[in-house]
Amino acid sequence: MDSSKLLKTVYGIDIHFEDLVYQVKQSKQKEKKSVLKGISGTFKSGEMTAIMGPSGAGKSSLMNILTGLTKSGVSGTIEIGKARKLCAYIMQDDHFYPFFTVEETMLLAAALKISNKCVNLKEKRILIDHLLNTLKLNKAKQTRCSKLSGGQKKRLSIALELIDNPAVLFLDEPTTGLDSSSSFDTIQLLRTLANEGRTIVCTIHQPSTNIYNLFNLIYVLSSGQCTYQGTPQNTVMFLKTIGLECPAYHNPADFLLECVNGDFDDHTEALTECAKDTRWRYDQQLLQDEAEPPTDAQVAKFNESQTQGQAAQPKIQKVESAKELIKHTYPPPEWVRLWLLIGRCHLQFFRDWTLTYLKLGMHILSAVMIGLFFGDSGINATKQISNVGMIMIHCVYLWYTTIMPGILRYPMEIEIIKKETFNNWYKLRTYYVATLITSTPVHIIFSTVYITIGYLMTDQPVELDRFVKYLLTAVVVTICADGLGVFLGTILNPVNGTFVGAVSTCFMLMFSGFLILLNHIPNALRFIAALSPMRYALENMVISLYGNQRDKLVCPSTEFYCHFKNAITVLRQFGMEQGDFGYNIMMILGQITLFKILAYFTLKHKLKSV
Ligand SMILES: Nc1ncnc2c1ncn2[C@@H]1O[C@H](COP(=O)(O)OP(=O)(O)OP(=O)(O)O)[C@@H](O)[C@H]1O
Repeated sequence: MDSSKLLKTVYGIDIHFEDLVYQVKQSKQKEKKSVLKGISGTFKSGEMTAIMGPSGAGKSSLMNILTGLTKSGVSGTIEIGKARKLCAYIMQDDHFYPFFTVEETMLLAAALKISNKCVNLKEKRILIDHLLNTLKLNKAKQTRCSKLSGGQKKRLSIALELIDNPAVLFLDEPTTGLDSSSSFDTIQLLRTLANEGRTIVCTIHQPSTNIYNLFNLIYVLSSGQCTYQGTPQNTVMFLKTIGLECPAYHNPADFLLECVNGDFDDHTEALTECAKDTRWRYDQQLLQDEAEPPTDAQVAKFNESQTQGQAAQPKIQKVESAKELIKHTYPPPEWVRLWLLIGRCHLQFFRDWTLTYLKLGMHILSAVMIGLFFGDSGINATKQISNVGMIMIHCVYLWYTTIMPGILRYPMEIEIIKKETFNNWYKLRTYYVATLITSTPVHIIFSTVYITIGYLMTDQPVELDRFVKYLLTAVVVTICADGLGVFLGTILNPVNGTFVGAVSTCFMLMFSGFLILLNHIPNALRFIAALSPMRYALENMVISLYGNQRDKLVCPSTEFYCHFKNAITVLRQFGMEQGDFGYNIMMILGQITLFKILAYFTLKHKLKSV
């Protein structure tokens, strides 16, 4: 299959909805609010439809229902059926990974959406070049996404979704934030895509006359009711039938919106009644005062006569069966997507210097500073309380520097994940596993660097098994902090997340067994300490260093008596002589598993609600 064929075969999908009602719960009120009040309509393939209406009329709600993003509270019938897989939704804001170029973003999208078995890399490159040329993005091919202009971002969003040749494109306010020339270019491009046989549906605010006339169908909503469904050219005549005369040289789109807004009295009822007449959808020449709307054959004949002499339009194929549909979508297996996402996460990690070099530099600097402060605390029997304090600092440092980025990770990426999972680039669980696979080695490397420097600089026992146990505990507590951070990031916004993250760290620190000894905590409250991963981590790090019959520590000759000369005294002092390394590790691993599973489900829930 060559790439040009991939783009040329367009499956025509008509969207028909009947008696659509959407009700939402209102806080404090028992009665539900009807956002959409039994609207009906048909958006045909080969046509570009604009959904218009005043703010709060229900445009986005209708779009979300048609795309399948909103499911609860909806009644009525929608006929898109299995063809939902051939739909793409381009949301209002354009979100991309900032460190990738346009070409890289396109290549990755192509790899995620189309199996190499159907279209090989060379053909994908040809396809991408073709799309970038069509969307006038070829000059920005090597530009990083963060550096694109608003119009270029919108065109890139469209190009990304065109890769697998969707039959239906939904766009939420594609011209918002663009200047008039970019807006016109974007809508003209969409019209070209519609002419090729696709169904294009977009919401739009106050289009200029030029843009308005590019649409095939205008679908106007007002307070959840349809107040016009017809061609742009019929608007003036439609309004005239209910006595609303559009002034000369006035933009019909503006006048239509003024009328439905109630600027010339409330005509909603009359407009709703008149909008039920589907004949406004057709050219007046075709109707010729017929009482019935024309048949499809009549429309096709008329369109043919209108386009005579122009380039032949591609033939639109109808989707007949689910089998045929699967053939048309060419998705690669999910494990291939997993590899691709792991690759993307890695690249992103290395390109963002704040994630790599800055963090690594800070870890090294902090470890050296702590090493200089604590000196020989690992061996000097007079400094053992300070040494356990240093272990506490290691725990808190690793915890805090991991939980905060964890809290902020998903809020920053949520819009990208939402767009990509909704448009069938990959499944959420694939993405989630890819982030787990890529983030874990990073935590291991960073905590190893930090702990090794701190360990060696403070004269801790040079015994491999003690070091390995100490390091292992530091690594698992770091991964646990990441798990909790990600979980908090999926249930709270960044402001509340960082607050809760900081407060929870304080509590975990309080119950870690250093600031207040475990056997000093009232029995009834000890279960709180049992919830703190830092309590298990601290105990494990202390028993790694002082347990297992460690040799005596060095008591300086200047000292008359060293209370902590025997390592077991340190364990007794902190009530940790009964500590079980394996049990503590299992408790932290249990919490990691819990947080990671919870985070997946809360992320899934969040994607549905944003
Ligand atoms: N889940 C919801 N819960 C409560 N109210 C909702 C919900 N979804 C939509 N609404 C309400 O329904 C109305 C229509 O919202 P919608 O976002 O569809 O309007 P819109 O026409 O897209 O507006 P705009 O042009 O300003 O984006 C608004 O009053 C909104 O507050």
